[in-house]
Amino acid sequence: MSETPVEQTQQTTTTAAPQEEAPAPPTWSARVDNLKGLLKQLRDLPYCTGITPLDPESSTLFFKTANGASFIDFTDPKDEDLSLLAAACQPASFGRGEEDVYDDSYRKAGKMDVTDFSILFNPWASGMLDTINQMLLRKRNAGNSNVSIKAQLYKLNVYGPGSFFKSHVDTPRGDYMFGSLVIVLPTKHEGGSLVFRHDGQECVFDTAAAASSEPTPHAAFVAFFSDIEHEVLEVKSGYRVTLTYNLYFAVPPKPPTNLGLVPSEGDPLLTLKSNISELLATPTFLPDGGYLAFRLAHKYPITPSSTVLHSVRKRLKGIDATLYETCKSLSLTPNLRLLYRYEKEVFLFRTAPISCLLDKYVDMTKFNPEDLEDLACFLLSDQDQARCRVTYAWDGKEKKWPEELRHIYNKAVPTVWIVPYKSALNTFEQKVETYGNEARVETVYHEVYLVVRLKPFATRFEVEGKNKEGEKVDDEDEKKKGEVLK
Ligand SMILES: O=C(O)CCC(=O)C(=O)O
Ligand SMILES: [Fe+2]
Repeated sequence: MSETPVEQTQQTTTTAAPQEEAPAPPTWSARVDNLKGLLKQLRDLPYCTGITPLDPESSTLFFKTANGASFIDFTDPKDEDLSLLAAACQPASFGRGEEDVYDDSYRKAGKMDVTDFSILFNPWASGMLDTINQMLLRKRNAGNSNVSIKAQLYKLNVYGPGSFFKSHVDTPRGDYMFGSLVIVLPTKHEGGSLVFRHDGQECVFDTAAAASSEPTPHAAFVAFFSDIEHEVLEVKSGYRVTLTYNLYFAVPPKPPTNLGLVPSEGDPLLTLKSNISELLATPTFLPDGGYLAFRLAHKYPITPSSTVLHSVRKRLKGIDATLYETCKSLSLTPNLRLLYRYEKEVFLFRTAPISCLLDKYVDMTKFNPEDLEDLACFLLSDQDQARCRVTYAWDGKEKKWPEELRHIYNKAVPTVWIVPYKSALNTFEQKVETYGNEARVETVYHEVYLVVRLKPFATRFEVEGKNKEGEKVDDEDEKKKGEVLK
């Protein structure tokens, strides 16, 4: 009864204008959809391009020939000199799995190793590396100036008429390599555009047009994340001469800081932080706690014998670095994980798929995936000092686990995938790209996942492991540490 007078008061005070009902707050699933859409909008182009003037002091290329040596001045290259350079090259190979192969249906081009040529032009003297650092790595993290990069000359390539290089990724040469840089020297040619494909998007960069866009001699450059699939289209006429460099984070890179994040007006980044915090503040969202999980937009080089997965946070690229920093700025603890997804034709797992997050590369060939008990032991134990967390996709509905698998599911962490796993693969090995620009070395690209552990809603915002009364609260993840299947 005590509520009646309040209602009456509200009615009397709103007689002047009819009271509009406050809109219901968005549901947790609407907020999740918003966040998914926002991350799509935030995807950056995976490359940056530009042109740079070529001055006469650095534009001469000296190269070995069958009979001695020759040179070309790229401020005024002559056709006969270019064909001499093409003839001095060897056919370019590429990596197919662990083998280096020549196959001119996949790659038709000439290559020259760094031991066989010399040119004074370099990307650091022209300030190009700073531009790449800014445009490719720090576009959204303007204040994060502590990343420095270096470039290492890799090859000279000549693409004559009819040359091309079909879709491939650039083989990672070590954990610190993040990109490739191609300098297209100013020669008259047609075709040879570079095409990028990433996350269902395709972009084309017309390198020939860029290299001839100014009346004075200019080289075109394109820098891109080397885990991105790319292709060189057929050269129709003339010679396309390139210098390729591998781009590395300078060692040791520092982890991203929260200093930056200076989005310009209209940048969807402005809403990323508030979207995440509103989602976490929704009481119906993972009310008993769980993981918020994102597949990172890029793949990262992992050397199974030595990569410390945690250290990959210092080498995050583009939107991945932004997401990591945004989580940190919300006082969340983002962790990087590899994912093992069980996909065998086992009836029960197909109806309720699970995946396992690992904080370290684990050789999956060690256990027998046909044997459920073996799998359960693997998934719920810590293997090779790696921490394994079994997860299932949470959708807000009460789950009834099949009796036979209850011992696994009861320990599984409910997880909301903002960016879901991409490939339905059940071994790490299959995630490796088949075609690279060099035979595969020990280091391979892996999908990496960013996960944030959320406490149950009632204690989600308590600071430093203390509850409202100042009592110490156990961290769920810590409690599970070392827990093995009995
Ligand atoms: O020449 C280009 O534009 C790209 C070449 C390339 O992808 C490579 O050498 O791996
Ligand atoms: Fe490439």
